[in-house]
Amino acid sequence: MSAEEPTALEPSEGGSMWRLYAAYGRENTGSAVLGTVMALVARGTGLVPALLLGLAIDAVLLDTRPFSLPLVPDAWMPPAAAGQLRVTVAVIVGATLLGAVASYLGSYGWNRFAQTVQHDLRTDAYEHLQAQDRAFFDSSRTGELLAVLNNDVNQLESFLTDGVNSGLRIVALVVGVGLVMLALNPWLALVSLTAVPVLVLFTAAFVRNIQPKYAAMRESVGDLNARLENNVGGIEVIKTEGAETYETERVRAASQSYYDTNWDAIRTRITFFPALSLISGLSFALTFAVGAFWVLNGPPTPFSGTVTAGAFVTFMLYTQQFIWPLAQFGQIVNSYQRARASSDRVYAVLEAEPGVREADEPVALPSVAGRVEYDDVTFSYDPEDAETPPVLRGVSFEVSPGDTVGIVGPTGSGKSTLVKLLVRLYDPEGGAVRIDGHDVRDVSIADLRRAVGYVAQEPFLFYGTVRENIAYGTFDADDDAIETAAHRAAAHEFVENLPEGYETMVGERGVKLSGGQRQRVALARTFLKEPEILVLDEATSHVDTETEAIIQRSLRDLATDRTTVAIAHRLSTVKDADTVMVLEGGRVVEQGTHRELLAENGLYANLWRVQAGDFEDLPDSFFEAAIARRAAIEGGGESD
Ligand SMILES: Nc1ncnc2c1ncn2[C@@H]1O[C@H](COP(=O)(O)OP(=O)(O)OP(=O)(O)O)[C@@H](O)[C@H]1O
Repeated sequence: MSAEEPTALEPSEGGSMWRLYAAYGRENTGSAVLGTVMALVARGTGLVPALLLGLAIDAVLLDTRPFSLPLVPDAWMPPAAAGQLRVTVAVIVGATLLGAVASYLGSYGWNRFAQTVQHDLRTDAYEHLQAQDRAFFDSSRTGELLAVLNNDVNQLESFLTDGVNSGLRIVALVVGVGLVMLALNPWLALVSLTAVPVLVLFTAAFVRNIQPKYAAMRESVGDLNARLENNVGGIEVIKTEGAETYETERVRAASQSYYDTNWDAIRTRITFFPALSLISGLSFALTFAVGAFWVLNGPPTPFSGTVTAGAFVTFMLYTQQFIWPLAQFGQIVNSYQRARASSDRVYAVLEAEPGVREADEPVALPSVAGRVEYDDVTFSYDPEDAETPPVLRGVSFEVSPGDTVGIVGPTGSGKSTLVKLLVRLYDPEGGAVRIDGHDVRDVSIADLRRAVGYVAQEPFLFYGTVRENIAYGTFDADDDAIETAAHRAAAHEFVENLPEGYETMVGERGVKLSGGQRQRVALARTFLKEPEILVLDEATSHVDTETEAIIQRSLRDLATDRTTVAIAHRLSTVKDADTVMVLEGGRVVEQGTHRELLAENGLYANLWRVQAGDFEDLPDSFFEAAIARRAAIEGGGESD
């Protein structure tokens, strides 16, 4: 899919990020409150040492004012200097200890809150994603969906821990320091605080400047990842085509583009901190110059009042304390913007409505007789595309319980699509598919999927053992049942010969097994499930003739007394079916038993001749139709 094509995942700007946090953090509000209160306490205690130092300098060392502490009666204060110094040290140590505990509890509360939000949000988003229908996944990019569940959810978490938490600390610090300084000496406080608006304006300008650079960087890292992912996936083609140099060059180009955009952002970023140092240094120097002059000579014009040596030291320490946290402000704004964009993408997943949905009052089907009925079924993958004809058009047929129907037809005629409607991977646009007289859209989805065993054309195995893959869906099956199923799918012998037997890891997507072996493991899965209705989408397409014969025998056994819908390219596999349906261009063009269809001497009879290698007897019209069909399929147009 090209980057320009619309995807199923359109970011939704409808929901507020804060609502997301509130919804997923609801059960953990206690942690957030603990985090907030403790962060404030930690900052509050951080103000104490500088204040005490100033007091000790004035009251103990210089003896210019009485030793008294706010909220503590003066009568409790020791009269001698030594005692006063001991109190000073004790209060500083006490405040530092309290600050350490509060800081731990603050981080504990916020991290706990953020991790719970992350965990619940990811699980919930996954559940929503899983509930989407096939059409949603058809038009989504895998990397994009994974990025929502990983990066975007992480982004929302990191804004909570780093953004909100640091933001709170900064506000507490700046407000606390500002208030104490204003109380000590409003004029000198104004001198120190002039740095605040300068820092805020400077940071805002920095954020505005670096934003587009970060965006370019993210785009180039996305391109680089996509290239790497593609190349690792296509490594076999790269090697067999001898395209290593070509691919190395393409990776080099993508990496270079990442290098360039990253370097551009780095250049801006590394000027930020030295510039901040400069502003804070200037502010420090200004406060020092004004304060020192004031201590020595009294208030410089236009100021009034006194500044003691102790208050001066307190001021200098505070000025240093609040500049650096302000520097984090830029990161917080940045993290906020990223979290906002992430929340839009997470909302897109949470708000996506699947087209295939459970009925409001689903019909329970605890047991199924197995009558299958297609009634005038029409289906398009993209109903809005008026130019492409529907993939299925007015398809009607019935299968009695226990019967086998074979579906044959040229490639692209709609065979796989037809059976996918039975398990509701998609819903028809017109008409209905019924099981035992119930429209499948009215039946409980869980009951429907339990009743129908579906072996796909390209069976998918999960990363895990052979045993786990066979028992997938029948999770409570015991070892005997699993082995019996493997026997019936002609898989037991090869599984026994694997290094670890049933415990052998099959690799990602089952890559360590051959196509035929994968197919037999998937068949064993269906044998184990014992469904009432069996859907086989070319279940023997990957196996050799001998194995096919063995599987066919097993399938006949499985199909006995079970409604079976079997798609086959090799017509011999449906020769004994009760009915064979021939599809062409999404329509049923012939229908009957093998013998009847041969006698009819139409498309089926011709396909049969092809497979028998009997080309001489094929009429020219067959070749003309085949060529026209190929042209239509490859050109994406109508096939008849
Ligand atoms: N997910 C999809 N999105 C859009 N179009 C699709 C999708 N799957 C199949 N099609 C189109 O629908 C048509 C029928 O495909 P389908 O897989 O049902 O054919 P088939 O008869 O099973 O073919 P084959 O014998 O090659 O497996 C084809 O033109 C195909 O390109």
